[in-house]
Amino acid sequence: MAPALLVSIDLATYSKSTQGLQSSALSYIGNVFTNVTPETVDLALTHLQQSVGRYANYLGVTSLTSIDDVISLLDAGAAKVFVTRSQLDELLSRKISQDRLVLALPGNTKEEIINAIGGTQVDIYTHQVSDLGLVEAWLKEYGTDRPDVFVSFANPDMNSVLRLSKLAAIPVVPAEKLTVDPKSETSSLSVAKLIMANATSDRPDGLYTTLVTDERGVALGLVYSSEESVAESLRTGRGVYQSRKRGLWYKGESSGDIQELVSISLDCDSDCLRFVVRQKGRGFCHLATATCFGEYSGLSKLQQTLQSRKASAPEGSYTARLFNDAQLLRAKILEEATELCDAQTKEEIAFEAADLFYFALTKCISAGVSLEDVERNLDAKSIKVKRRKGDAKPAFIQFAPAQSNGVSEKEKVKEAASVPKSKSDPAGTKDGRITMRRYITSQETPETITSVLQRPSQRSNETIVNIVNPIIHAVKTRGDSALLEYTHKFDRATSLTSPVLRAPFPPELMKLSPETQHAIDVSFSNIYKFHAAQSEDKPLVVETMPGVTCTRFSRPIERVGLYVPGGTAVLPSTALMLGVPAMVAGCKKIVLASPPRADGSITPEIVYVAHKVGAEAIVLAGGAQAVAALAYGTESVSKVDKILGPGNQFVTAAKMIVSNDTNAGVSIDMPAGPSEVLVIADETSNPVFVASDLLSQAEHGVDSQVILIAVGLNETQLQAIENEVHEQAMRLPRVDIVRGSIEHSITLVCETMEEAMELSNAYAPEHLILQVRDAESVVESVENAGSVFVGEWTPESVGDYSAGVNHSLPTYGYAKQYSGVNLASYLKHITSSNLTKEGLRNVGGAVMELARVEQLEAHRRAVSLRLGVE
Ligand SMILES: NC(=O)c1ccc[n+]([C@@H]2O[C@H](COP(=O)([O-])OP(=O)(O)OC[C@H]3O[C@@H](n4cnc5c(N)ncnc54)[C@H](O)[C@@H]3O)[C@@H](O)[C@H]2O)c1
Ligand SMILES: N[C@H](CO)Cc1c[nH]c[nH+]1
Ligand SMILES: [Zn+2]
Repeated sequence: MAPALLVSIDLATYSKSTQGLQSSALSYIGNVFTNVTPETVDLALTHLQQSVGRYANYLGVTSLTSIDDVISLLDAGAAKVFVTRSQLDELLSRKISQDRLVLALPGNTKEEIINAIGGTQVDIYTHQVSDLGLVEAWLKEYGTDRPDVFVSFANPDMNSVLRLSKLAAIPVVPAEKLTVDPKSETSSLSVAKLIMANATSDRPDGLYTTLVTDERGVALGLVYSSEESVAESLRTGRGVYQSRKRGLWYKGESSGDIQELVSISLDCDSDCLRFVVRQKGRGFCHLATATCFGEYSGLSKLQQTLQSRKASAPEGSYTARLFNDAQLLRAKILEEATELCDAQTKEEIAFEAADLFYFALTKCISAGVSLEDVERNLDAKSIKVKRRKGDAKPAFIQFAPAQSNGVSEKEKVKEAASVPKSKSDPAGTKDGRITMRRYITSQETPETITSVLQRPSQRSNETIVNIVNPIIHAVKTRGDSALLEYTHKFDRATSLTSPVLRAPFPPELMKLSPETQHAIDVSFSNIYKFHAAQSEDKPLVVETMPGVTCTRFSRPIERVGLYVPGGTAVLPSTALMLGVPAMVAGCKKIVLASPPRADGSITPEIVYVAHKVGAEAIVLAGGAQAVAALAYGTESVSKVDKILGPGNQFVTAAKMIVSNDTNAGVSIDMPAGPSEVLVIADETSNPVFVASDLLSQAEHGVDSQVILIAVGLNETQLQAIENEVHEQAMRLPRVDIVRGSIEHSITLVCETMEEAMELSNAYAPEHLILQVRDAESVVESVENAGSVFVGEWTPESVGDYSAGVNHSLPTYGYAKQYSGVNLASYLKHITSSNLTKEGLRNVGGAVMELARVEQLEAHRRAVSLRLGVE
């Protein structure tokens, strides 16, 4: 909407002027006109910075002001800039919207004015007009289709300004000529009079309908105004209205619930005034509610609550905690932002966005920033002309393609946000090179070393559990239909109608190239050999005393469920690692589960492995839903006794939850999460090999971590490895993932092998690679590791696929207490005792005495009655 009046000010002198309309009142009518010269551009930019979002600025510029300066002024928030003809053409050719430009013309001859209006559709500004008749004539000629016309006078007076307003041109009046005090000297123009001259009243009492709103536009109530009440409002800077019964009404005078005036404007057809106010006290309504339509709702209500909590939060309230714990608030904002990114359905998105708004507003309120400030900022941004490209910051780029079926966005964003970077270096890089951060252990405290060795932060348990629990419950109670729903949602396999593929598997579903089939067969055979060798050929039998024989024998776990990950990469090798030992152990029922591809099919390599290990079925599902189906069974998935296999945080959490449910009757192998490797290198190691091993695990996912411990390497040797890491990484198809994982990967430089092993044992890596002199002798010092790779000819990837060892290994440091998957993972050990009469005589005394100590008489008698003793 066009402004009713422009107040022209001289930037250089205005703030010091005591004449005319003061700056406190400027914003009440909301439109300021300023002349800008090359000398005052900076002043104008500062003025815009302070006022943009509070009122509209119209800037006239001289022909000497450069085009770039004009663009800067527009970009800084000027509503419109008044330019010369040549500037106008140039700016339009640069695609600046004509709505933001006004053609400025001297307009004292009819020809000049007619030419200008006839030739353009942009708004016109003509200044120093002395002949009002001229303006009247051209406005009549061009009627309502003309562009808006702004006119400044050589000598404005109330009559000419009013006449001009009625002609629907926009008067430009110097601030010193205006006053908000109707009783001031007569030569000043009353702002109230100028505003009200344009207003119309359709009421018999001649009052003006007035809508009162807060700064966010929320209606507080309806009142009436007169020219006198508007003048009083402008003079006092308060909400003043005209009561139909009591005359002038200074809102809040008796109740104390006063209003600060923010602005006064007219609606589109000038028959309704709008007062924007800052309401103080209990609210606007006489019933002491925020508005005459009841209390606030939505964001306004949230803001009200947070502001009152900030003033006096109940001790122990969650909001009070957030106000006092910046770290917690930061973590919650990051968490909610990523949950919003992960949300899929309308309900989820609304739910997560509401959470994010809550925490974001808490941050604002704690810093004294209001919703109004935020909205002013949004408005200011909306009129910028130089748009930023809008690309994500480098740290977040690697996460851009939404991974609906695997990697946790939250986790990645947390990581990205937690590592301080220089402005120009994307994640995982330094000076543009893919580089691991380097620490010299002798120069750091043990605390620093422990902290840099931390695995990339995981989603809080609570959050993951909150996501996973409902999934488990749904599958447990609704079976197949819930299982399919989640597969449609997370794996996009919307055409899938049955969640299980049963053996015998059709040959067309496991067609492989001869090379792939051969590779699987070779790996199968090696894994088989190594795991078969782990079996005990006969039970363990020990006679502990004459006639007392103790035996231990093993039995296979009857039904096993094997989880094969398929989120960021499909891993048929994991099917081998889990399936072959199950087969060797003699498990009667082997069921695989793996997320299907988007078309509902399963990778032929996995089907082939399932066939080779004698699996009875493949569950076409991933994540927590697959784990729940295996644990509880569904109409088509048969329940298992143990679930094995690695996976992301949802899989790991679901495994933990079902194994804790005594009704499920299911156990698990171990927590096996994002892949990790620790390489120990000394001066004998080959930088090419070292780098290749580090990268082989870094490429698994951005949540992987790789560590290099360099023993006694000098700068040249360290740089040789770093060069290799960069060069090799740049040639990898998954270089973006590598950048992500390298960002939280480090090199530790230490002096001795002893120190290196101490660090490694404390870290307890999933994979430990020893590329050092006499590597075999170092194995003795290994206390904690999932699997060890000895010497320069043993890359970790041989263990991942084909050497024979298992690659399903404990991560997160769990190598301190868990073994990787092995034959025993599929077996139970049962013990038996077998005593002769003599044996019972030999051991019976001890039994009876201990039963007596424990006061368990029946235990004691089970022996004494047999032996016929008391
Ligand atoms: N430690 C080991 O022995 C070992 C071995 C192989 C792989 N790994 C690791 O296993 C992991 C495999 O993870 P992955 O993600 O690639 O595959 P995955 O199969 O473990 O997870 C994919 C599933 O996660 C679920 N999911 C994804 N986003 C979800 C969300 N927002 N809410 C609920 N569920 C969601 C979906 O159901 C999807 O099917 C990797 O970190 C890899 O490094 C570890
Ligand atoms: N290195 C992974 C275990 O952390 C296993 C794997 C499968 N494929 C390739 N690698
Ligand atoms: Zn691997």
